[in-house]
Amino acid sequence: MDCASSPWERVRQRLREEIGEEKFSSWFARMDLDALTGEAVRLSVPTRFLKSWIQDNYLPRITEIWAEESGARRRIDLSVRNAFARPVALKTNGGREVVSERPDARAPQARAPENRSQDARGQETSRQDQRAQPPRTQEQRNQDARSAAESRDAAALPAAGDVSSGSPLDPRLTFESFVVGKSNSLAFAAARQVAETAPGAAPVFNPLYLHAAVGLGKTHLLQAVARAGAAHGRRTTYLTAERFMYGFVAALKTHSSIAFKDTLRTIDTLVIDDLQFLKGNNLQQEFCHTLNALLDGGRQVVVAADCMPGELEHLDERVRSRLAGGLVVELGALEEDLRLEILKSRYQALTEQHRSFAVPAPVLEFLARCVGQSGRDLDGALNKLLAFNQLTGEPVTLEMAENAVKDLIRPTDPKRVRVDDILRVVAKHYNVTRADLLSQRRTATVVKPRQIAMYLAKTLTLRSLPEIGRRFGGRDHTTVLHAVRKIDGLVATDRALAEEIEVLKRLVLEP
Ligand SMILES: Nc1ncnc2c1ncn2[C@@H]1O[C@H](COP(=O)(O)OP(=O)(O)OP(=O)(O)O)[C@@H](O)[C@H]1O
Repeated sequence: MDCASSPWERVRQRLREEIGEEKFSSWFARMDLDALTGEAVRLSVPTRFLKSWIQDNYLPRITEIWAEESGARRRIDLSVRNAFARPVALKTNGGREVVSERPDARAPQARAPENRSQDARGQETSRQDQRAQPPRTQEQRNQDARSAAESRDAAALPAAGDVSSGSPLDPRLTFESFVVGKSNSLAFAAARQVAETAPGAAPVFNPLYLHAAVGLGKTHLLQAVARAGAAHGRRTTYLTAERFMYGFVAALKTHSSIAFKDTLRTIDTLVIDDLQFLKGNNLQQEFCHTLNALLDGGRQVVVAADCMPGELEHLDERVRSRLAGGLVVELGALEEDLRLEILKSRYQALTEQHRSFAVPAPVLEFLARCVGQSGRDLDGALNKLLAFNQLTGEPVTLEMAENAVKDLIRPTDPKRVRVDDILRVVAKHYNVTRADLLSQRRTATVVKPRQIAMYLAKTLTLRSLPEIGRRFGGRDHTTVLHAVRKIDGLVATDRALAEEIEVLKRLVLEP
């Protein structure tokens, strides 16, 4: 297929023209088209911040432009690319393999059948092989952002009819591929028990609420619950909070909200991922009613979020207390043994596709010891070794690994970061005072360091947005979220800033 004339390419082109090159490259340069079905366009981005930002600000507009450019209205599904689901892409070019521009990009041969998604009832959606590349030409910079914003309101939301069939599942996220260790054994056991309870039997832990910092396996376990639950005959629906919201809004638009609610209430297990993204009063109320109806009707509810139920400050108190009333389990940081086992299982999966890829045991041990805390860091490290190995033909040795993954190495003795340390380091670096950072001053010399400090507080500590807001002079959590998203977007495009932030991180993390 000729990418230059594909609807996806034209959609990108129009977005670029409407919002300008700068914003386009902040928000959309790393957005990929993953699949196209009769009903949906599946797009992915590398981070949750990007996803949330695009979802909040651009999704209706993308839906609209897509309909205009392709002649068919489709639901836009936006997801965060999962490093596990996306092994490093090696594209064949005239018989030679070359690494793709982005380590998370996919090439056809990296997309074996197991990369296809399917929902809990076994419906399959083929992944489209085409992948659009951004045009290389210099684009006209300016745009009509205001008209884009206006037309967002008018844009259609996804059709409601298929929401109850759930968000797509990654077939690789199963109980079998989940590695169990001290930090996640309780969550694993509870999830498994929930999935294996016979349909009609009274739920044991209801709701089951899993929470953890990023990349520690929540989505993996939730998708495993959905898949195994369906295999045990339970009518199971897995929905991201966004999918729930869009489904409900679409149902309201088509006056089918009663049918939508009824459908949701007749299933055996409702699995909701990333609940922290549920927003909007009506939607919350709707979620609350659905939750109550399911729990009161003896149906199983499983929820994951990045914080405790009580910290979901944007949710109604009643919802929080119902969520807290079942079994609340935290998935802790992956301990070294567990990291090693995950690496081994990932390595084994990679060798099925790349038979010549050999990683000696001491290298895996080195990665387990030194690479960052999340499952995504481990995937990223192995993918880097693979890329280096395939590109240079250099065998994987300890020395090569140290070089290849140096940006993923964490300090040997990870210290617990305090917001105070961040304030001190950032204030010193930007030559402002701690009081400036906490003040209400809006001058540029203070605003940017303050936003960077908030970003560091979110990425280096386990504190919630409201907590960070309180530590920054009693600010609202939305201010913190704005700062975090802004810096996250800038880091993606501004290399100098990205490096500056790396330096600050190191200064904060220095023992
Ligand atoms: N115990 C584990 N066993 C196997 N893989 C794991 C485990 N924990 C995490 N992973 C892998 O790490 C990656 C990130 O995990 P996952 O997406 O489930 O994290 P998450 O907690 O949902 O993060 P986020 O809050 O960012 O959505 C995935 O590829 C997942 O398969």
